Amino acid sequence: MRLHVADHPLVAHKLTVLRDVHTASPTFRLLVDELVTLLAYEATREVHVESVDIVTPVTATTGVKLADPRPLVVPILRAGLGMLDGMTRLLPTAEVGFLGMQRDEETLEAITYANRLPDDLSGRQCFLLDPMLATGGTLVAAIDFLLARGARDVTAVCLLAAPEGLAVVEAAVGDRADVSIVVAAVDERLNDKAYIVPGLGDAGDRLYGVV
Ligand SMILES: O=P(O)(O)OC[C@H]1O[C@H](OP(=O)(O)OP(=O)(O)O)[C@H](O)[C@@H]1O
Ligand SMILES: O=c1cc[nH]c(=O)[nH]1
Ligand SMILES: [Mg+2]
Repeated sequence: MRLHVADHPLVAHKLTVLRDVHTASPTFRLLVDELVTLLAYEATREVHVESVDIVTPVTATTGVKLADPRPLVVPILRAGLGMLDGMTRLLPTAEVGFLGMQRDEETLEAITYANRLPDDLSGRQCFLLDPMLATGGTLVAAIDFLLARGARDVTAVCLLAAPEGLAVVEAAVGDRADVSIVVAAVDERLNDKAYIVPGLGDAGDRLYGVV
């Protein structure tokens, strides 16, 4: 598993405002969107391209275009939905699949309530979107759905990750697939309710629930 932590003052600035308990939903949504676009630039660094011949107003030349099959982008509902527009802004031709997953706050088990993915993902580059990687249970379950359909190249784009969750994902994936995780920051730890510390609270609530 590869981990890329964005190291950029704009990312750090936006993340600080995002963490602030006084930042209300409208601003929170806007900042998530902006942050994802910055992370998407890193997450797509190895997106497959193929050469293409074009003619400029001056001469014929060779460039590149996104290769087939086109990438698949999968937001993990609810909170991951807030990251979709920021990602597809950079990958407008990507196909979009959906996973609806909710962590049981008692058992911390990830429960899947929606699954709309293409049947065959062999040869597809897949991008999972979820702002929070806490215990890692949700991301492991989501990666397993993709691998079961033949995917072997998965990049998760997250805003915050806990060290505990990263270790869980790494152990669960092993050498079954090429998995990368791109995050804005790796935080200190999980608290006794498995929330990320310092974190930003419940990302789904802050995006779509209580203001
Ligand atoms: O790493 P884990 O311990 O599994 O926790 C992370 C998950 O928790 C949050 O979703 P939540 O269950 O709150 O659902 P929501 O997006 O509907 O709020 C978050 O968006 C992740 O999906
Ligand atoms: O800190 C956390 C942990 C899980 N889910 C969240 O939204 N936030
Ligand atoms: Mg939530």
